[in-house]
Parts: sequence; structure tokens; C-alpha cells
Amino acid sequence: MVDAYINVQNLSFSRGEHVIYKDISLTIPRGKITAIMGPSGTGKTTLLRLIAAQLAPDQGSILVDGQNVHALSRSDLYKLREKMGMLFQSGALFSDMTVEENVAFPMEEHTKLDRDEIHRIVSEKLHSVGLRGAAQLMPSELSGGMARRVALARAVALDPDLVMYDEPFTGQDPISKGVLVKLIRQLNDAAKITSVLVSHDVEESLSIADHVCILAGGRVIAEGSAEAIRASEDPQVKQFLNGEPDGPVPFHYPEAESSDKAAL
Ligand SMILES: Nc1ncnc2c1ncn2[C@@H]1O[C@H](COP(=O)(O)OP(=O)(O)OP(=O)(O)O)[C@@H](O)[C@H]1O
Repeated sequence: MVDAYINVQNLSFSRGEHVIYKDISLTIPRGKITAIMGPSGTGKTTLLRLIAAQLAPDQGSILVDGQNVHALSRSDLYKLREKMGMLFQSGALFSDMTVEENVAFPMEEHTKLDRDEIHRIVSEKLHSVGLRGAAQLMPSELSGGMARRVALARAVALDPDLVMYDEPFTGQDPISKGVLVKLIRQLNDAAKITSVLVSHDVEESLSIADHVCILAGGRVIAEGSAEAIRASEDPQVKQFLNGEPDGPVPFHYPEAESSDKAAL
């Protein structure tokens, strides 16, 4: 039996007429790195936002560490969110704060630790991403890869049980990608974190993930170990892994019926 940290059970979610998920179930194992992959616009970021209870499902449930996140009181949800680190695409650094102040920010917001203790933890977190020497720099003085690593240090500042990464490799050169892959692995293993990674980057995702879910067309088209996914003979999985535009997974965003009729 898989020791699940997150259980998505019979989840359905629509935005207006657009069905994003139709009765999907998947498991995110505890202490492992799970990659969520799928074509652009398929709803990967939406799934992270549903897990963080920033969005509510139309049907079904999401259990995080055994708790139904959408049934929690405001204060229990707040407590659970303190255990979730997020590195979202939009999660840029605060441009008017130094690197050190950026990493200290979640501790100042969520804990009563004193300045010395915060300083010690910030140094430790920056050391773990190889940037202790950059503590006094401003974000504008960092390369894109360094900024991503500072954001990573900030995402793990509160020692979360779960870290969700949304497209951490976007815009990174191959060396930075390799560094980020190693860091995500190290942080996951050293602190026994459960990591969820959303990415388009098939090679980087398969190289790092223990467990993989591929989403397409509102469904889970494959779920399993990275090796099992690589070896899959399923035409939809092969199409996605090989980056082929034509195949069982449609390339075009579905048009509303009314616009079809209007065009006739
Ligand atoms: N705030 C919103 N209002 C309405 N529709 C939205 C909103 N945010 C996202 N969507 C729609 O939901 C669908 C899923 O979006 P989402 O960002 O989760 O996809 P994704 O798989 O993460 O895409 P990408 O890989 O391109 O980032 C898309 O079709 C998008 O148009």
C-alpha cells in the first residue's frame, strides 16, 4: 500500500462551461517527489490551487495528510497552509528587500522567533541552496537561476511537510535546471518533504520524479513510477512524452458549441 500524503478522490472542477477535471483520482506519496505533467492549459496549476484550497472542487475531495482540505475551518486551513511551501510561477521575490529579508519574511509573518534565531535559520536555508554569500544582495543583482534558488530557500523557510513547485525550470538554462533538479531532490530527501512538481519539461521531470501523473483532457491518462511511464506503450502517453502535436491528445483548445454554430 502506498503511504499517501495527498489523496485526490473523484474530483470534478469546471470554470463556467469549461470542464477542467472530470472525476479524477490520484495519489501523491509521502516523502517522494511527484511530477504532474500534461499539455499546456490542462489544469496543472489549477490542481495545485485546489490542493492548497485556494479553489474549491465542484465534486469530490482532496485529503492532505488525512484532512479534507475543503472541509477545514479557516484557522485549521491556515495551520495546514503553514506546512505547505509553494514556489509558484508568480512567486517572485520582493524587489525592495534583500535576499536575507526575503527568506526571513515567512518566519516574521508566521512565527514568534527572535531576530537571532531567524538570522540563523536564514543562513542555514541560504547555505542549503549555495547562496549564503548572497544574503545582502538585492533581487535585481541576482541571475534568474539565483533568484529561483532564493525563492526555493524561502519556500522551505518554515520547514514545510509539502512543497509545491509550479514550473520551476521555466526560463532556466540547462545548467541552472540541473542545479534546481539537484536542490529539489536534496531538500526533499534531507527534510523528508513531500514534493509536487508541475512542469512541461518532460526530461527534467522524469529525471527527478519518483512518481508521475500525466493529465490530459480532464483525466489522468497515466500514473506510476517514472520508469513505468517511460516504458508505457499507451499512445497518449507516448504522444505527450515525445512532444508530438498530433495524436490522441487534441492540440486545440475546445471551442464552445455556440461559437461553432455561429461560424456556420
Ligand atoms: N482565473 C481563471 N478563470 C477562468 N479560467 C481559468 C482561470 N485560470 C485558468 N483558467 C483556465 O483553466 C484551464 C487550466 O489552467 P491551468 O493554468 O491550471 O493549466 P496548466 O495545465 O497549469 O497550464 P500551463 O501548463 O499552460 O501553465 C485553462 O484552460 C485556463 O484557460
